[in-house]
Amino acid sequence: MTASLPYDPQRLARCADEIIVNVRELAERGWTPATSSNFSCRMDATNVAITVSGRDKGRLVAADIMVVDVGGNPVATTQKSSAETLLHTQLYKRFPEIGCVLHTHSVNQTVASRLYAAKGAIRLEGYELLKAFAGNTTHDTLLDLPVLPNTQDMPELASKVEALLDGGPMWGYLIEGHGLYAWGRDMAEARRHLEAFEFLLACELEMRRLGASSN
Ligand SMILES: CSC[C@@H](O)[C@@H](O)C(=O)COP(=O)(O)O
Ligand SMILES: [Zn+2]
Repeated sequence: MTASLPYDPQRLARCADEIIVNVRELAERGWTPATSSNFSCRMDATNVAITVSGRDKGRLVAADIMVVDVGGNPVATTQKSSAETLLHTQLYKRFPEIGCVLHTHSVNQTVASRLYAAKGAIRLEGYELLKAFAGNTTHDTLLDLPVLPNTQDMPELASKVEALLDGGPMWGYLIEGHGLYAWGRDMAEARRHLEAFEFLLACELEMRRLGASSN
C-alpha cells in the first residue's frame, strides 16, 4: 500500500501479469474474438483487477488492467472498466473465497447457449472431466450449466445470476448467444473450470451432431 493508492501496486502488477499471460493463451484458441470477453482477479478484500472495456484481449498489456472496488467503482483511475464489471464484482462481493472470474466467447459456448436457451440449462452427466470441478470426485455425477437470457441491462442480468447463486454452489453459467462465465478460488482453478466447460460443451455439441445426445 502507498500513501497515494488504496491498494498495493505490486499486487496489481502481479494480477495484471497473470491475466495477460493466461488470456493470451485463451485468445490463441479463438475464445476472445473481436475484443470480446473480460477477466478479473481479486487483489484484496475490497479491490479487484479487471480488464479495461473494449481492449483486444489477445494483446493485453499492463495498462489494459485497472482496479475497481467490489461495488464495481473505478479505483484511482479514469479508465472505464469492462461493460460487464457487475457480473464479476457480484461474485467477489458474495463469495470471499472466489479469487478469479473469466468470461469468454468461444464458438462452442455461443452455439450451445443458443441451442439450450429454451431449456434454461445444459445437463453435463457421466463425463470423467466433471472431476475437473472443485469438489467433484467421480464421473458418476451431473452438473446443470445454467443458460440465462442475454441483455445489455447488467443489473437485470446480475439479479438473475443472484437467483442462481441462491440455489447452491456453482462454477459458471452461459448467457444466450453471448458466452460463458466461469470462476474459481484462483486463476488456475478458474481456468481449469473454464476449460472443462468448454470441453464438455464441445462433447455435447458433437453428440448432438451424431444424433446421440440425450440432452
Ligand atoms: C465486442 S462484443 C462483446 C462485448 O459486448 C462484451 O460481451 C464483452 O465480452 C467485452 O466487453 P468489455 O467491455 O470489453 O469487457
Ligand atoms: Zn461478453
